[in-house]
Amino acid sequence: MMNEHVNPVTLNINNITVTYNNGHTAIHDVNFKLTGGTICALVGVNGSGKSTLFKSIMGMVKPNKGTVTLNNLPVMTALKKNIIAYVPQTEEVDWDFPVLVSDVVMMGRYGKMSFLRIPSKEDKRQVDIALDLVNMTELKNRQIGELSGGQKKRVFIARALAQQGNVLLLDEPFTGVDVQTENAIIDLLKALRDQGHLILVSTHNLGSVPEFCDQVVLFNRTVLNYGPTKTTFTPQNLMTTFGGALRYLSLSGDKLHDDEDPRIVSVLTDDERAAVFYGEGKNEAPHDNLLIDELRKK
Ligand SMILES: Nc1ncnc2c1ncn2[C@@H]1O[C@H](COP(=O)(O)OP(=O)(O)OP(=O)(O)O)[C@@H](O)[C@H]1O
Repeated sequence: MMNEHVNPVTLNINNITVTYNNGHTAIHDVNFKLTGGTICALVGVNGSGKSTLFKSIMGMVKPNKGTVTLNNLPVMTALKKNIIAYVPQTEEVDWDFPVLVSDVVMMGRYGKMSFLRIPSKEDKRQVDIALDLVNMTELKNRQIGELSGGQKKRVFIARALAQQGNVLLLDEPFTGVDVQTENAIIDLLKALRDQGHLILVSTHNLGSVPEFCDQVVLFNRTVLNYGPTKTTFTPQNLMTTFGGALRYLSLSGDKLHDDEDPRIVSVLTDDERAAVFYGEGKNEAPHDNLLIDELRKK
């Protein structure tokens, strides 16, 4: 699974607007385009419509306006061709459903089976590989409802890997996952990116974005900014994206800086006061609000 190159696919989100039945417009006029061989972060506050965007890419929510295409094909055609895999937020799954871990991962193979859904040797092999990649082999015969949040997440990532789609959508894949597993998943995503896969991932863990995402979409019901991480994932753009929301962000990595400055830039915002500060360590408490003052002057 991990050695095969895939044909890069172009995902084109063309001016989509989604209004739910209760009249709430969750996202509007969303435009961006990505081509395989990239990891793109989808970053925005809670309720900014990230899940709605994923669901509209998956055809689970129908846009009132605009189109989603993959290689110029309507998304429904692309879905039938099994080229998009989706890892939903954990809350969206009914965990009381009695099903084994290995059965959940096998669901990723359904698109490749005949309607009788009898798994072939290859299907079983791919399920084993996927379980191994997320380090869940030992728990393959457990009921899914008996797993921890992070373990459930890994099972759904395995299901997406087993599907072998060219496009991988991950909605908060790191929630409840320990640091070691998060790093293992990031390594996996990088390997898939290098094979030509297109990966769109929403995450609250902004600290890791510069470390593994090539591009970023900053989102609040519509696209605020998008482009290469280096030029888009800047403190100033993040202030626009998160300003006013209760939020603690810690950004690390030299890509945030144009110069050799190795210091971590951290951003703390809350309803009363927003502060951006420099720190030497990732978990350091705020001690300086120089940068925010600079930003405010602009
Ligand atoms: N089925 C629905 N019907 C009506 N409104 C909805 C529905 N699903 C979501 N919404 C609303 O649309 C907005 C966007 O929700 P969405 O779940 O897409 O945001 P999100 O960015 O994924 O949030 P979070 O990070 O908290 O998961 C929210 O205000 C939410 O209450």
